[in-house]
Amino acid sequence: MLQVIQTNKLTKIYKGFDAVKNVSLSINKGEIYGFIGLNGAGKTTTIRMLLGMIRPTQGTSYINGKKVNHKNYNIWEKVGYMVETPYSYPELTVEENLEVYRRLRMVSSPDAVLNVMNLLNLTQYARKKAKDLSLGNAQRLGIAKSILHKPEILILDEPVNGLDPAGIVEIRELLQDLAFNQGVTILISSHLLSEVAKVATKIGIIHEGQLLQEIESIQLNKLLNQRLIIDSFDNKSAASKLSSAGYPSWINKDGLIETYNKKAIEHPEEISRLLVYQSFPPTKLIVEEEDLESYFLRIIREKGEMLK
Ligand SMILES: Nc1ncnc2c1ncn2[C@@H]1O[C@H](COP(=O)(O)OP(=O)(O)OP(=O)(O)O)[C@@H](O)[C@H]1O
Repeated sequence: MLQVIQTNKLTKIYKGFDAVKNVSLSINKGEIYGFIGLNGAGKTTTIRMLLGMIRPTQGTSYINGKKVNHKNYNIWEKVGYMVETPYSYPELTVEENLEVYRRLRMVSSPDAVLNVMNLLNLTQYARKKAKDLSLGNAQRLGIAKSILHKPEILILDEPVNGLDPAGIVEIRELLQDLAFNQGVTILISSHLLSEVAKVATKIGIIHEGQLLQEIESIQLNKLLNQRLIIDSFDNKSAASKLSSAGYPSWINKDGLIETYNKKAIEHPEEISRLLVYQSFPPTKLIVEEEDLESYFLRIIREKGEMLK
């Protein structure tokens, strides 16, 4: 299969700090690759290196098999990208901004601007100055610019930042249409871990500059574990008591105690007894399948620890 985007051991070191370390990605034609990680994990730095915006300390990138360097500038004709908060001319309207971009990208059809505004639901804001747009609509304008010239490869750094839930669904559907119906290869990064899993065909988890795991999205459901969720009037102390008793536990994103310990899951009554004995009677005790967000956080916790 044709590898459209490839990075080979990309590394960026800032004054002795490894922002990105040996990241090797390979993305096939028509794939939507979700590059996920917490804030500061190294997503933007990797994407900037891939796009040739910053020089890697080590490693190389390839687009359509061609090395990313100043000589191969023509590789960018087929690439659309948006990195971090997109820049637009603040005093120009949405339409004027897109018109400037159409000319820069040498797109001959004047309809291209109207079409892309339509696609991104920007038509009603056509005459609004870029500086007056909401964050979500500024983001839409950034995405519109990235796809105006109908690229074969689309690289979007945090594209759903600032969008409301309905906007997130719209962008998800747009990306799926581009990939599945038009064969566009997409790399999309996000710190919204489970959101990206809904659109990606393959997921790469980055943490502290290192690629921890790559997963085919269709495999995801098989990887979800059972977990025991506990609530009490003092979860921090109760989790610490459970951990000392041999049931490694922590506080999850909802403020509840969470454990993946097999014995605890098979015998929640033991956990209940232990907590009552320790004067932290549980007010809630449920065994359930972990959700995607929790799965990604678990991988980051477990594999991240192993790398230290
Ligand atoms: N120019 C720079 N000089 C020094 N450190 C930097 C520089 N750029 C990024 N970093 C550091 O490198 C690490 C990775 O940053 P990066 O922006 O790539 O993360 P990210 O995954 O994109 O995060 P976010 O989701 O918050 O955008 C961070 O610790 C950041 O502070």
